[in-house]
Amino acid sequence: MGYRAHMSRLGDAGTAIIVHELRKRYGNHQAVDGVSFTVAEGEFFGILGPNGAGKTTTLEIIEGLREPDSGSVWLLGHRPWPRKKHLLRRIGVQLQASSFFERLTVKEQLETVASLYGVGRGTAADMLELVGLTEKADTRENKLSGGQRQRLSIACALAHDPDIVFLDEPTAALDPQARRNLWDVLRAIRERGKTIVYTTHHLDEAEELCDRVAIMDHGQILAMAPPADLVRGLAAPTRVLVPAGAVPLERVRSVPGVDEVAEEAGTLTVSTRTPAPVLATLAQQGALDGLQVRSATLEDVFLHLTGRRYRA
Ligand SMILES: Nc1ncnc2c1ncn2[C@@H]1O[C@H](COP(=O)(O)OP(=O)(O)OP(=O)(O)O)[C@@H](O)[C@H]1O
Repeated sequence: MGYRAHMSRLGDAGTAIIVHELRKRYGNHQAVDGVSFTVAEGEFFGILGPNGAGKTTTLEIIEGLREPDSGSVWLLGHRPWPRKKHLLRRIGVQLQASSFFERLTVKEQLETVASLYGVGRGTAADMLELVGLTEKADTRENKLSGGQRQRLSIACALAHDPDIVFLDEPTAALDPQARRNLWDVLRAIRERGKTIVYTTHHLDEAEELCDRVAIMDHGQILAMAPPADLVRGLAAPTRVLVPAGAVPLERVRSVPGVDEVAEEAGTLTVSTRTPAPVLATLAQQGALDGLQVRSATLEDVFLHLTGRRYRA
């Protein structure tokens, strides 16, 4: 299908990326196997999946770093392969492994990247602020923590103020606190109206951040929608947890709509698709102390789609 046909099907401008039937094989391994999606301008789009799912290959083809075997990509209305200089100015790319200029401070790194794009120093300062590294401006890159280094590498991808930012596993290998700090940075970038396409193998994170996600496995997209829609579509039971002994097992079992009751490791877990009567019963029995309610997550969606547990 041509670009015009795609656009008329989408019926609107405001489309940042169109990917159609993308395929890429390495030897006899089909790394990307017929991937299609579109990303709207300003959207935060996540490509999720376990290691080896084909996320990086897909991203690199869109960025114009790799040639697909077949299929088409339009990036801001242009074909990214072969590489086009004018497109490079409009996209920011953070690769999985970042390399920096040796012995330069944070500020110097950023100003150097900015000057390569012919951008003034003001933008560099602005990006340092955006990623929360202003205080580290005069620190050498090799003295930064893992999380700070990731933020610097994101700032470098943003140094020329691109319209679309590609981030390949920006939170991999970060401890939970650094990961959460980075979420704020990603949200701030999004608030600037940038289109973000990012890959992750952390499903909880994607659920938190993305407008829409594509779940990939074995080179294919298994599902694509806003995270909440995917979870809702699963119609999985809600689990209500209370300390064991808070309420007699039989009393809970007799509540209408209860699928399963299990007692394990000091916790009573009630699975139900209609939590209201369960909660009412617990309230009547004065058993609400220590109550937890857990809904399905993207991990359950993955399990449902693939039949196997997701190991991040
Ligand atoms: N240059 C290459 N040559 C041969 N095989 C490759 C190459 N790059 C990737 N692969 C293989 O293709 C498959 C998809 O890799 P890809 O890096 O796209 O997946 P991914 O979902 O990004 O995984 P990860 O999170 O580990 O990066 C993997 O099995 C990988 O080993």
